[in-house]
Amino acid sequence: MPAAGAGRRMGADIPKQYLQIHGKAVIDWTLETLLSHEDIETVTVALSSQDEYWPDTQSAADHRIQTVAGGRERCHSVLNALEALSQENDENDWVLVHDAARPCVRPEDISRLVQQASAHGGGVLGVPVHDTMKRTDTQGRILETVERDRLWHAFTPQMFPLGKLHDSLQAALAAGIAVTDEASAMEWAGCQPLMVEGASSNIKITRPADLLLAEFYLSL
Ligand SMILES: Nc1ccn([C@@H]2O[C@H](COP(=O)(O)OP(=O)(O)OP(=O)(O)O)[C@@H](O)[C@H]2O)c(=O)n1
Ligand SMILES: C[C@](O)(CO)[C@H](O)COP(=O)(O)O
Repeated sequence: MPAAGAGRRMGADIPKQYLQIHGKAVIDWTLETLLSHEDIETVTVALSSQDEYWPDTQSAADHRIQTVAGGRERCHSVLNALEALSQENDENDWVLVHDAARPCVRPEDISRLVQQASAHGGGVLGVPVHDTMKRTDTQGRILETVERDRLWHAFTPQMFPLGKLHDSLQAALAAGIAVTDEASAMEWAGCQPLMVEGASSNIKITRPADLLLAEFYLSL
């Protein structure tokens, strides 16, 4: 679970994964959902070397959690976690990578991802695009309308065999590929992950307005 970000776009005094929602840190909401899922045994959390908040979380005392050092970008944090997992697990074991900043993920969507991705060699939770999509120039002037048929928002968890994901991510980064999610490394390696539709409420807390939305979703 990548949790080593600074949360710059949130503009808060602390990293967004430690902001409180209904009295509980974002990261604790996310970890509680993951660790209460029947298909998830342990979680490896990538933390910033400057992180001073983790020890005060509810999750820090959970023996099912190990922590590793995060990296410069999300992909480096994920690779560090995969390297730690590779020391203790079989390369054919399944791994799910999920953002600490996505606390609203639903257990039933994780179950659907596990069921469908395990039969397909890997998969990603997401939702189809429902709006007309535009690409603009740097001044915001519309250049084109992007064909939205079969266009998806990729979320997390993203689920792949541990060894294949580790090796593909390591090779993609070594080749200078811009890797913003695990599936893009697997695609670069020639795989065709499955998109698995989940709830649009599985938002990534990125900007202040997202926190209000997450508060609503987590009050349901
Ligand atoms: N070097 C990094 C950067 C991000 N993340 C994690 O990856 C997830 C998604 O990244 P993002 O939403 O971009 O988080 P931040 O990088 O913190 O946000 P910003 O870009 O606004 O600083 C978050 O859980 C974040 O903590 C990470 O583990 N290591
Ligand atoms: C991995 C991800 O959550 C997929 O939507 C997203 O790319 C991570 O956010 P970032 O801002 O790209 O780090």
